[in-house]
Amino acid sequence: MAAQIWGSEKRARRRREISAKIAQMPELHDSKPLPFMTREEKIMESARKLTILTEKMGQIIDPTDPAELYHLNNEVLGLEGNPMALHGVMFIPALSAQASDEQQAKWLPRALRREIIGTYAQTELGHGTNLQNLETTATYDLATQEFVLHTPQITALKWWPGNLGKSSNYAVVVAHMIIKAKNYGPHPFMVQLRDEKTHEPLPGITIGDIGPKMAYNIVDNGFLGFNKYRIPRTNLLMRHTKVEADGTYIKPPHAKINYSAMVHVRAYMLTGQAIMLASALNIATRYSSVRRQGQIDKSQPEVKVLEYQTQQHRLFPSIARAYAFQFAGAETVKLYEHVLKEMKSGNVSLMADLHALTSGLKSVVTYQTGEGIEQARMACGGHGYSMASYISEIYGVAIGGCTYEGENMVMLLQLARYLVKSAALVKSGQSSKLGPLVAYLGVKSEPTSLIDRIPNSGFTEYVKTFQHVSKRQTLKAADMFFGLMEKGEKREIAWNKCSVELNRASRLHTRLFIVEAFVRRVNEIADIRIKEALTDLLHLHVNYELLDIASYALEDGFLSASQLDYIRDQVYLYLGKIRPNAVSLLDSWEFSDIELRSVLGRRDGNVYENLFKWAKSSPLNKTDVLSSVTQYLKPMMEKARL
Ligand SMILES: CCCCCCCCCCCCCCCCCCCCCC(=O)SCCNC(=O)CCNC(=O)[C@H](O)C(C)(C)COP(=O)(O)OP(=O)(O)OC[C@H]1O[C@@H](n2cnc3c(N)ncnc32)[C@H](O)[C@@H]1OP(=O)(O)O
Ligand SMILES: Cc1cc2nc3c(=O)[nH]c(=O)nc-3n(C[C@H](O)[C@H](O)[C@H](O)COP(=O)(O)OP(=O)(O)OC[C@H]3O[C@@H](n4cnc5c(N)ncnc54)[C@H](O)[C@@H]3O)c2cc1C
Repeated sequence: MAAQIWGSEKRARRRREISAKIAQMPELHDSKPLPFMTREEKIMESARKLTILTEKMGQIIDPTDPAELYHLNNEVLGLEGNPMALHGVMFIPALSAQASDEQQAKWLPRALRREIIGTYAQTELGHGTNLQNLETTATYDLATQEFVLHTPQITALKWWPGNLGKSSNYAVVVAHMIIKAKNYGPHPFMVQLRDEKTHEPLPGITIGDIGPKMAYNIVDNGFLGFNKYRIPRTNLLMRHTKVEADGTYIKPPHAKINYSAMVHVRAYMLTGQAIMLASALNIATRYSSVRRQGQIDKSQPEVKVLEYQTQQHRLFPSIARAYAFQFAGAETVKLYEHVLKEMKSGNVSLMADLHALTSGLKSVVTYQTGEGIEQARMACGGHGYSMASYISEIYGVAIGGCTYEGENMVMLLQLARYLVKSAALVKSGQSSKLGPLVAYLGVKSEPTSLIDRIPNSGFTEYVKTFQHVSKRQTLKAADMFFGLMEKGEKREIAWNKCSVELNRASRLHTRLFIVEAFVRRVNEIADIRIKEALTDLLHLHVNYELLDIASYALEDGFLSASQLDYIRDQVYLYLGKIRPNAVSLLDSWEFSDIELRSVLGRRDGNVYENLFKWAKSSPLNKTDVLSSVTQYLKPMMEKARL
């Protein structure tokens, strides 16, 4: 199963080898539990481990393999971030995709050797979503052949970029490029922020940390202001766009090609989210098979809480989602790598498809991951609320994904643009022009679902039902939009009036893709036992998801009330079938105790001993009487007694 999850036998074996090596290297372990550390201590601890990793990485992993890097990162540095999180996730990808060969030769080796630390500085205090209205300017000075970066007002301060505040000395900065008073829109520039020797900010730069966040606090998300700060013309990233010395602008082959670093993270973050969901579920499911509370049969002893149907219903559909996201994420990364290769050689024809797909997936996956993690936390009762479970930290980090790389509603609306265009093709009889991801929009569906009538149809009838509801909602939302415009409404106003319905279409389309990715994977599996276990999970997935969106299929009678009962029964049937495999389905992800950082979810299952030991190690328990008591509470009580 681990081979299915991680992509191959080799990958699963490599993960085990890497975890085993790390287990033997105490210098790479947390020196004390992270929840007992202050933010400053955590940042120090992370930097300590990061520098050891830089020395020893080659002995542990193949540093050119992103999957091994990511695993090493999760084991040693953990999900709260590290001082170079953005360096690997956005700075290097931005340089790789957007810098010319000459620029790459100059900067990439230095970045890869970690001579310099970089980040991606785009979002501002006043604008994150609407990139067209960013306010930082890069004005070309023809006389000196330099760009002058400037922050005209407080809302133009860069705000949020990870590791910008304290760690990075370079950044890819996105600013509006102005040449001879003409604004060419946002473009990426390579900018040195701090002196390479002293790490002091360079003159003209105001920089710092934006303060503590809901989670992810090892990362120093930062602010940055420029006061007429000059950089050479050749610091504009020039793989696709160029500015000649005389100010001549050569436009890129696709208007949005500069957005590629964002698409990179959107594609890669899906499996990251799956890992966080599976981690939380691993903790909650292990704990639920240790925790005994109450009886189902009063004549029997107390049961493990995992025996309760409500507990299974709370956890198992999310287990199925974690697998589904992992499989859909793996497909998306493959597609991304393909499109990136094509893009580098000038073929931009697939960019729109990739953008639509990743926009929808990042939105649905992050939202459902958040839901699943929060349910996992509640499924642990009181102990889930303790940082000993570590689930609240996992939640805090994962839920950030709903906002970063494009706020979810906004990204769903990007996919909706693509769906509406596709609907227009269907309506004008040009269905043959539809791309493969939306080809189903042009296919006539049956009047009713056959879900309960063709028992051995595999998952075909389910896929058809998801296709039906997605198609119907897309065409309905598109009709609503076109109808408003026909009545004379301006395009943008009409769009806003339909946007809830449009986003519903985007969600349904994305959920269909996730189901299909799961089906594709299960169909490929040769090992009969693995196939059987995953088929059960897929049954749960399709039935649970369909029940969740059933109102769309009931509206037009595609599903009947009796079919709904059938689907519900299937959910209960598969909850029971999955129960014996539940812990193994999560243990198969092979997270080490070091990586999980959870006292509640350790492999040994000694929950109560571990919790008591953990509580005793709390800094508050170093003394029996705290100074807050001697200084304030004791005098108060004494005064009251007088
Ligand atoms: C040891 C190290 C380990 C290393 C390990 C290495 C392994 C790696 C492992 C990694 C694990 C992950 C861990 C996570 C950690 C995360 C950390 C946090 C990172 C967070 C970073 C950020 O948070 S960074 C900022 C992101 N900030 C946004 O995300 C802004 C959203 N905002 C927009 O993105 C635009 O604002 C928005 C809406 C598109 C409109 O853009 P706009 O206004 O220019 O365009 P319009 O809406 O007018 O659209 C006009 C037409 O352009 C089309 N189009 C638009 N974009 C397109 C595109 N990209 N491609 C093609 N086409 C595109 C569109 O589809 C329209 O097409 P049409 O006209 O045909 O319909
Ligand atoms: C943990 C974290 C890490 C980050 N790291 C980085 C980084 O490394 N580099 C970087 O540059 N940035 C980073 N960001 C910033 C992030 O990319 C932005 O916060 C994000 O793109 C959302 O933009 P915003 O904050 O402007 O939200 P807003 O756009 O202000 O969103 C507020 C509300 O308005 C709604 N809204 C906005 N526009 C529309 C619209 N057109 N239609 C409908 N609704 C709309 C949204 O849906 C949302 O409900 C990070 C953010 C976080 C939380």
